[in-house]
Amino acid sequence: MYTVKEIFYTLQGEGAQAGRAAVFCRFSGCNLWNGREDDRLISLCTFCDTDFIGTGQDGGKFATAEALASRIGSTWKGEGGVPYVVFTGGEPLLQLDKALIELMHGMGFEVGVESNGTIAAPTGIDWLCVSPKGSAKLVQTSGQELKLVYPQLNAQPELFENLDFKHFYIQPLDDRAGINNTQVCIEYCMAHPQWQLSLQTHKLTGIR
Ligand SMILES: C[S@@+](CC[C@H](N)C(=O)[O-])C[C@H]1O[C@@H](n2cnc3c(N)ncnc32)[C@H](O)[C@@H]1O
Ligand SMILES: Nc1nc2[nH]cc(C(=O)O)c2c(=O)[nH]1
Ligand code: SF4
Ligand SMILES: [Mg+2]
Repeated sequence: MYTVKEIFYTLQGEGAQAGRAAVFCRFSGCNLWNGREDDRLISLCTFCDTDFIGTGQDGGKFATAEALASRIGSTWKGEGGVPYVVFTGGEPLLQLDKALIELMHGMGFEVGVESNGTIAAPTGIDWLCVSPKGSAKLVQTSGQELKLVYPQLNAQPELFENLDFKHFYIQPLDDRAGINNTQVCIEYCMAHPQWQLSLQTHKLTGIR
């Protein structure tokens, strides 16, 4: 049984795949925050910008990998190109398994994942983005991109710069001081060119 908050067709907004059409499958639930505002500040992750509680209008419970894969397939609206699904959440690695990945591959999809890195990833993911959270132990130390929300207490970029990733991104923390955070990130990337700036372009463009 998979519990899914929402499934929707959009453009990937962040990281190296920004601008690419994708079906987003947002799983419900996270291991670093229960999603309730009252508990945010006592959680391992305190700055989440996402509602991942329960099942939304475009989500639901899926009894089998086949049923979920089929819904993802029918949500893809592109012609030509390579179909792309991004599994996110919440924390997708609480639910994503090899069976679902293999079904998506069988349907011709490339599989992307957005994870907090606290759970080892199954094999077969085509594009794994790990986004470490300061107070949580990092378990998954390899992948295609490491995307660090910055600035973040207990998660200085230097802690991650030698890990096994192809791309290293700094993404401005979206909070009340959002504009200043962007400037701080720009300055960090200019001083440390191993890191590139990732903007949340879906927020800038007003898409989902
Ligand atoms: C909502 S999370 C879901 C996936 C996974 N739980 C994780 O944290 O990577 C998706 C992406 O949004 C980033 N993110 C969450 N809240 C943010 C915020 N307030 N500002 C900037 N990025 C944020 C996360 O770091 C992650 O890269
Ligand atoms: N367009 C768009 N791009 C995204 N990249 C990562 C997202 C996420 O919430 O995981 C996200 C999202 O929610 N929307
Ligand atoms: S780990 Fe990801 S989904 Fe969980 S609370 Fe943090 S940003 Fe949100
Ligand atoms: Mg998001």
